[in-house]
Amino acid sequence: MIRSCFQAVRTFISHFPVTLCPDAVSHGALIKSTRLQCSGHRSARGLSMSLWPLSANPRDFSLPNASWSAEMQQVYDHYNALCEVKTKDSEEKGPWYKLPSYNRSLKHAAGGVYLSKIIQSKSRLFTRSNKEYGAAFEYVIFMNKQEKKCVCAFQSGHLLEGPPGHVHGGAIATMMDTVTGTLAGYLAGPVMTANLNINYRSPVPLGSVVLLHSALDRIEGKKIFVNGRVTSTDESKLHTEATALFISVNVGHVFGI
Ligand SMILES: CCCCCCCC/C=C\CCCCCCCC(=O)SCCNC(=O)CCNC(=O)[C@H](O)C(C)(C)COP(=O)(O)OP(=O)(O)OC[C@H]1O[C@@H](n2cnc3c(N)ncnc32)[C@H](O)[C@@H]1OP(=O)(O)O
Repeated sequence: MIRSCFQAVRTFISHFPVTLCPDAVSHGALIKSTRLQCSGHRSARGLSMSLWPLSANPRDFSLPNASWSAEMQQVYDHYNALCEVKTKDSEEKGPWYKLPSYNRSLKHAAGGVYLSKIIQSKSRLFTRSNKEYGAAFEYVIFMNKQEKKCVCAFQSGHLLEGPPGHVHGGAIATMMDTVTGTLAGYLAGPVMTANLNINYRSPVPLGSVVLLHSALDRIEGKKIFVNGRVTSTDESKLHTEATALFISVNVGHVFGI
């Protein structure tokens, strides 16, 4: 046990900077698991759930579950159909990748599943800290690397209420930070939010499904400028607009050392 922990730490330290650079992420573990999910969510769910929690494969929180409304499932199916497909003889690269989503961002790094049991083992990613399906943040992010943009389908749960019957502005900000930050991290490696500027245009009904769209504006050295929007799933209604600045950081900064 102790030996395997040390091995995990060694693997992690030797891989972390590499796995968090976008190309390594997109061509490494991230895509490996994305291929699994894009090949059909029903079988992927069966596979990941049957092995979890004993396997090194962490639970992917962005796979469909019983709490998802028909609308949420419809959006998932739409983008999932546009994801890369692995055929018998070749790989057809679609423009979209479904990102897996774990309850600790550490788990995206090689060896991170083991390390997460050692380092602050009770810590959880804020948006994935509630285990009850559908109670809080249900979401899935699809990344389009070619166009440097992503789309997130978000279904708000009853624990996210702000004004009666509507989603709390802080919960919307959390999702905006998550989606814009995931895009920035995917394109530029480890980042932290320096600035997040939000305009709330119309309230989001609690329990509804909305889309969060995010796109890269520009990269200037360490600075990654990203924009974001929340709309209805048919994009006819604008709920929220945002701009965000992320700064590339080294791994030590992420861990506070
Ligand atoms: C990785 C790939 C993954 C892909 C797969 C997906 C995995 C997804 C997994 C899970 C998803 C989760 C996603 C969640 C995302 C959430 C992220 C957060 O919430 S982070 C927590 C909140 N943020 C903080 O706590 C930061 C606190 N602030 C700091 O640590 C520093 O201030 C920092 C890092 C932001 C900047 O510090 P410095 O020392 O590195 O940089 P300096 O030298 O100060 O600034 C660099 C440049 O940036 C400008 N700058 C800095 N802060 C600015 C600001 N607030 N506004 C405007 N400009 C600013 C400066 O003026 C400077 O510009 P000039 O180079 O001179 O042109």
